[in-house]
Amino acid sequence: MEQVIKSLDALYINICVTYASLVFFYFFLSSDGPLGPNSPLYKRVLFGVLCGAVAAFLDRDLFRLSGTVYYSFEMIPLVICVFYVGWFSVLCGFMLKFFLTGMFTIDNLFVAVMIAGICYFRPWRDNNIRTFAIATSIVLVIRLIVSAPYLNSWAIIWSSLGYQLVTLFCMFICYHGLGGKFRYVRAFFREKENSSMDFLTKTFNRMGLEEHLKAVQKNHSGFGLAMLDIDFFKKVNDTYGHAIGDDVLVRVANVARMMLRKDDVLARFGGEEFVILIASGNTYECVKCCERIRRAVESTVFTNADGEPFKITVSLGVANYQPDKSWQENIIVADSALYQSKTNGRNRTTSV
Ligand SMILES: Nc1nc2c(ncn2[C@@H]2O[C@H](COP(=O)(O)OP(=O)(O)OP(=O)(O)O)[C@@H](O)[C@H]2O)c(=O)[nH]1
Repeated sequence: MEQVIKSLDALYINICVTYASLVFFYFFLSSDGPLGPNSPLYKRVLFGVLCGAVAAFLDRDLFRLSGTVYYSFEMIPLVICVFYVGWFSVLCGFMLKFFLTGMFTIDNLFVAVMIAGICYFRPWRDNNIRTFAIATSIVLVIRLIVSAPYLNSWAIIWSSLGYQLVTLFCMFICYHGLGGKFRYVRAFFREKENSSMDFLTKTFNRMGLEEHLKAVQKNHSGFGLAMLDIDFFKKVNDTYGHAIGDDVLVRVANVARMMLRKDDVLARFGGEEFVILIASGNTYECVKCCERIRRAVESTVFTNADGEPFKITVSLGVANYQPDKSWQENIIVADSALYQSKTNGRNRTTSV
């Protein structure tokens, strides 16, 4: 039986491996948004599997108190996984560790009970340092209780306490390290979203539109480009004031959004003008989509500051996107169609 802490070198390597792998994979899986309990399923599975693999790796360096009772760092990646990515991810991780480390062992039963206990409190919903401290303290206390019958000399007691403290230290380093990355990634994506969104209508702005145009152009799939302009919007502002004008912009954006499909993109191009990327290369489909929006706006009742109703209309111009032209040139084509709608009496859709 070992009565001293496993060599410090081994513990140091274990801490480094745990920290580096968790942080690396966290960043890797956060390429298009912070990894978390609502991330796509494959990402949660991947992160869980990684945590399970790290747990199995950490299970090599054991501080043995008896044949079946020992300490290792195995709980660290699994606990971190619960806190940051949730129950499903840790279930995947546990399953991998289960198969890699002898399946129905007392240790795996013990780990399963502790992970299930932590999951019961759903810490991923309110991930904070207090909950983490409580969860880790409970894990350590249970470990000490389970190992109590073997703590029969001061040397073993000190070694056990020392091991628990090193584990605790490592847990907190990983928790803090990942927390820092989590905040950084979240702030980055929030900032990115803000810079590509229109503050008033919560549609994309020009920058967001440009990004989408580049992305859809890469896919080489045909799509329609529509321009939408509110008719006589200056009159709305002049008659009801700018606040109501803003309200009209927001509601038109909402109505248009409701009429679009998941893959379509709505962006405010400036003033009272919107651009719509319609995920269809078929002109008839695109015109149908524009007409749906036009009719929906036409039947929407707006209200002024005194609660009196008024109505507005929109004009649209639509063109098939030409990949050999720049997006600005494509916009000019759609804009010329919009111009025709305006000159032909407004409240209509024209396609070119
Ligand atoms: N309330 C509000 N008004 C805006 C905003 N951006 C632009 N406008 C106003 O939108 C109006 C656009 O007017 P025009 O370009 O003359 O167009 P219009 O009155 O809609 O006429 P047509 O397009 O020819 O039907 C101007 O009065 C701008 O001040 C905004 O963010 N909020």
